[in-house]
Parts: sequence; structure tokens; C-alpha cells
Amino acid sequence: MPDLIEIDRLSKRFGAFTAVDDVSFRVAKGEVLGFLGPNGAGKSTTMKMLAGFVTPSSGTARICGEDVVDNPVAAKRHLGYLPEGAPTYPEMTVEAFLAFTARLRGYRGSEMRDRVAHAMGLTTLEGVRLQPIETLSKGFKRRVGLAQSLLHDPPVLVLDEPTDGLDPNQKHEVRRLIKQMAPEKAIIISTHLLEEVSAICTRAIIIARGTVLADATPAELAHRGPSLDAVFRDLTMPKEKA
Ligand SMILES: Nc1ncnc2c1ncn2[C@@H]1O[C@H](COP(=O)(O)OP(=O)(O)OP(=O)(O)O)[C@@H](O)[C@H]1O
Repeated sequence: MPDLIEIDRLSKRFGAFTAVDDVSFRVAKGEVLGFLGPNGAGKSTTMKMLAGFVTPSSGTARICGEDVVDNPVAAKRHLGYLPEGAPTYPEMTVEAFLAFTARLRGYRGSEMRDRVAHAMGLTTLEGVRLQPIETLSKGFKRRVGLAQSLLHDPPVLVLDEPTDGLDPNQKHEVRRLIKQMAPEKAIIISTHLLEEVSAICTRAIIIARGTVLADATPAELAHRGPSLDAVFRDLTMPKEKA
């Protein structure tokens, strides 16, 4: 399977602080990579660099072979990105926001309407399509963000905490959707939920203080200790000085 995401020696410094430190990995079509780490580990910053919202200090990131710094428009064409938090334009209705995003993606007329309807169907938003985004619950807002990332059916998805704020039923639905899309795409999800990794990820990267500490299948990671939870703690908790 081809590598649709290629990250080589990527770093990001904010002043004297290094948020992402020499990170390299690849994600092939068919893989769902879980990006795990404690708060402040550098997950969102890495995803923002992939999405072109933060410029790397050094290293490269390519999506479907397109460098995100040198060819940002081409790279973004292949990418669906769900940022952390709620979608912008809170006063827009769900449908108007998705139509606006679809127009930005270059769709017009019936194709635009079909794309919006399909994305709302995938994320079960039809019931709230005429509601302003600001009046929605956190879980619904998250799903509007997800719908926006799926509009152009991109081969690469970078989803920053896709199930954050969802109730257990909604979590189940979003995980089902990710699994269903997985064979045709390369997907990265960041999460704090270790059960999510076992449920949908084919591979997991554990990152802390900007550095990759492990890159393996969930089963391989779980075998390194009594549980995935214990392995995560052992890798990411700062060690006591002797
Ligand atoms: N624009 C910025 N300026 C300065 N520091 C930043 C900036 N963006 C992020 N950081 C810092 O970089 C580090 C990594 O942040 P990042 O948001 O990537 O972590 P994360 O792993 O996504 O954390 P969380 O799980 O809490 O979302 C943090 O210490 C954060 O405060």
C-alpha cells in the first residue's frame, strides 16, 4: 500500500520551547494511526503542521506526495482536517456552513448540494441542518467539523480528537464511520482514550514532550506491560530521579 502521509524529521519550536522534536513516520492507505500522548505532548501541533496551519521549524511533511509547505494547495486538496474545538462561523446554520465550505472546495450547483447532503448523512446531521451551529451541543458541533472534513472525500484524514465531547452512542457511530472509511484512506486520529486505540486503530504512536516514544500495533504495545494503560503511563510519566 502506498504511503499517503510522509513525515520526515519534523520539528516545531516556539521561541526557546520545542513542541515537536524530530518526528518521523509514514501512514499507508488502509491504516488508522492513533496519535496518543499526554496534554501538551505535541499532537495538535504535528497535525496543524500537516494541515498547513503551523509552519514547521525544520523537516518535511507530504500528503499524497505533495509537500505541505512547497505545494500547500495541492496538499490540502488531498486532505480532510478536523481541528480541535468547534467550527468557526457559529452563527451559520449547519447546512449553510457546509455549503460555504463546499464552495471553497470548488463545488457548485447540484454537485455542491449532493456533497453537503452526503456529508450530513455520514455524520447524521440531517435533523439539525437548519440550526445555527452556536445552538448545537458539543457533540453535534464536533460532527459538523467532521462533516466539513469529509465533503471532498479526501484520501487522507487528520482528525484531532474526533470523538471529544460525544456521548457513548455518538462515539460508537463516529468510530464505525472511521472504520468504514479506513480501507480507502490513510487516517490519523489523536485521542486521549486508550480504548479508542484498541477499537479502531491499526497502529499507534505514543508521543510525549514532542518526541515519539513508541510506534507499534495496539496489540504489540499492550504486550509490553499488563495493559495498554500501564504501558502508556510507563512511557509518558516523567521518571523520578534516583
Ligand atoms: N502557538 C504556540 N505558542 C507557544 N507554545 C505553543 C503554541 N502552540 C502550542 N504550544 C505549546 O506546545 C506544546 C504542545 O502543544 P500541543 O497542543 O501540540 O499538545 P497536544 O499533545 O495536542 O496536547 P492536548 O492533548 O492537551 O491537546 C504545549 O506545551 C503548548 O503549550
